Amino acid sequence: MTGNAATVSRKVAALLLAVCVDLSLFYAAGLVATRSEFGHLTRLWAHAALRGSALTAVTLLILGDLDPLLTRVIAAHSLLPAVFETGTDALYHEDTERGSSVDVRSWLMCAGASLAAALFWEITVPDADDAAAGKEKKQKARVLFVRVLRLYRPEYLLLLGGLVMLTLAVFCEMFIPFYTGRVIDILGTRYQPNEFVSALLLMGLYSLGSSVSAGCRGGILLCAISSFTCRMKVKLFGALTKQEIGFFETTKTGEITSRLSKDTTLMGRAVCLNVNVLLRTFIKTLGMIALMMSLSWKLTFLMLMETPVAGLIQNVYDTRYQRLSLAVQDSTAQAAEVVNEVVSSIHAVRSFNTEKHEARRYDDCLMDTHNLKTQQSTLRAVYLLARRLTGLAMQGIMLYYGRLFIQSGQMTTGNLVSFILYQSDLGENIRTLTYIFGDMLNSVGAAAKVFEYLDRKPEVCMEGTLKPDQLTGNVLFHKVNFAYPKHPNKAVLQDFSLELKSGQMTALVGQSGNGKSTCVSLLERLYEQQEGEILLDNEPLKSYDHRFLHKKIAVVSQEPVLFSGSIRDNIAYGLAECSLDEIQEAARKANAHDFIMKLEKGYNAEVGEGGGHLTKSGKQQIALARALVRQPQVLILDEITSSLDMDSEKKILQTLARCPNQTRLVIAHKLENIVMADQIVLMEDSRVQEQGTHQELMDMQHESPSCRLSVPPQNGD
Ligand SMILES: Nc1ncnc2c1ncn2[C@@H]1O[C@H](COP(=O)(O)OP(=O)(O)OP(=O)(O)O)[C@@H](O)[C@H]1O
Repeated sequence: MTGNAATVSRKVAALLLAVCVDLSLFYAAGLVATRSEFGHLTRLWAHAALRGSALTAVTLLILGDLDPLLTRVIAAHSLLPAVFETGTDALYHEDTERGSSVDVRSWLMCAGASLAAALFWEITVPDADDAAAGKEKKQKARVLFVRVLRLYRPEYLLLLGGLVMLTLAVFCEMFIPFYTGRVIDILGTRYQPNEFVSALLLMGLYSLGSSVSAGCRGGILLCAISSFTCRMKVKLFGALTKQEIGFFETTKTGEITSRLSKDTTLMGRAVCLNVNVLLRTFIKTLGMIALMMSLSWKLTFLMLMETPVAGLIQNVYDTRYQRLSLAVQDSTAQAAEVVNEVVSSIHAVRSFNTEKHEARRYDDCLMDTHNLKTQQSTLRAVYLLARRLTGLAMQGIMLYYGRLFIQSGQMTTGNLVSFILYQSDLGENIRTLTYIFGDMLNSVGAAAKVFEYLDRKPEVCMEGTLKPDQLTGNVLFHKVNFAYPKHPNKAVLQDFSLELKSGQMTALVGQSGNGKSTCVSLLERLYEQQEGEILLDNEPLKSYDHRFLHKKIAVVSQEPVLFSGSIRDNIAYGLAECSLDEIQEAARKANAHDFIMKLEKGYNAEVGEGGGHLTKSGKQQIALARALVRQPQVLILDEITSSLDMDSEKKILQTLARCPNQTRLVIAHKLENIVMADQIVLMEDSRVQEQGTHQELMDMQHESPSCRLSVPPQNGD
């Protein structure tokens, strides 16, 4: 016998033995009941304990262990009669004697109910291996949910108003079916005009109250959501702008904008609206159950038996439908990808004559989507059918018992009508509750994404506080190692050491890609070096106040960025107080004043988007003026002279030469521009290869012809 077959036969044997033992105990209990001295409930609970122990013993004996599903079935099956009897006794002081009737139908009913309950639990609540992961996920979702609610604090007053309106609306809604039933009763029995009019009036009042409060509730909540979303967007935007440059290089722009626009909205809407729907449905469900109980508790219990079945159907449907929806999304994206690919490589498609092949590929993708959508529609049809059938079956059962209760005088026709009206609403409410709870946990996913950015600590910290009154401007790179976040394994600077002295001009030269601009980026603190230190006046750069540092270190880059606005705005960019005189002074130094004055509006002339109205040289001069107006202690020019005309270039270099107290770093390709530098630094293979004055390097070249720097001879050399 194979292992599988042995397991199956052991399970069948355990089942048969358990059924026999349980049925024997069930009939024995009936026998004891007639002769027992004990109270009805005591006997029932003792019997439940005995059945539970016997079934557990049988299962353990034959199967060796008890899995959670079996434990739940045994517990539900043994305890059901005792719980039912105790409940009805406590609530209604009635003894149904259901638990003691020795009828195999009672036994079958209990067994069926406990099996259905255990199955419902099994499908809706994850168990075994999934339990830990599922539990953790739910726990996380709960924490996020509470955090979103806390963030709603400034809107609490609005939310409170919404809650009051919601309760009012639900309260009014609940009484409408009740008064509908009353009107029918009044019409059906002896007609009393006063009672009829007052019932009608109350029904109208409740309907009006429900509509007005529902409208107010919607308006107030939308207002709260809009204010919350706006606040979140500003908060998230603030957090984003503080992130280091590496973050923007490694994160897709689409992802950032999607979080800013979509996820913040989803987070506000989903949580607030879901809570609204959840509360409304929950309060309504409880209220309706209470009203239905008052109409007929027996019919209510009967109707509630549909709940696990409806919940089960809904849960199975939601899980499968979501899975199919994801598959449809993927397959649609694949089809779009094919189109993208073909359109962007249409030349290749045409020259290889693969139009038909590509059309077939597209057709295949569309067919996949079509098949998935058909599955989705079939699932929906089956779900609707199952839902209608259970609803119809339940209505049939209720009408049957309702008729019996009316005949026996336990309820009136109006009560039955009210009951049926409640029942159809209740089914919908229970489905909403099952759906909304899952959806609420899912929607918190959007909040998780927003919080991920909100909580992200920038890798380049901006919390330095140092703002000395005097800054000399000595810069020291000490054994710096650096790789860009995008390529963490590719070292751009290795063991890089360099000193930039105050009052001196240093020229950084080397082949393209050797890391010259990277040094500038590190000085600007756009990135953080992985190892080593960068000191400014013997203090690490990161200890300086962010604002202070960027006023004291100014950079003019190869491709300067200008913002739409006037020339004046662009020069004074980021400075709260900056007079026109200061601006003009800086523009003169940058050799920009003359060309600005020739413009029709002078300093108020618009530069256009990205400085589009200016020439490349003009843009560069404005950018230089913007750097100079800050009176920086460290001035960095990253290959700016390449786009300047000869005249400007000469004048700017003369200006630079007249800054005896500033630290100047020039990255240049035109060699005549570096001859005047106090020190020339050659970078190669991510480190400093040679350095010295022009003369020293020339001497070195004479002594050792392998010297890599081809320093141009000075005039007359
Ligand atoms: N943001 C970035 N992310 C990843 N790699 C980068 C980044 N910027 C530059 N690099 C790489 O780092 C290396 C050094 O670049 P860097 O711009 O510092 O060199 P450079 O000497 O200034 O060259 P150039 O004279 O062409 O500007 C190059 O290989 C470059 O491809």
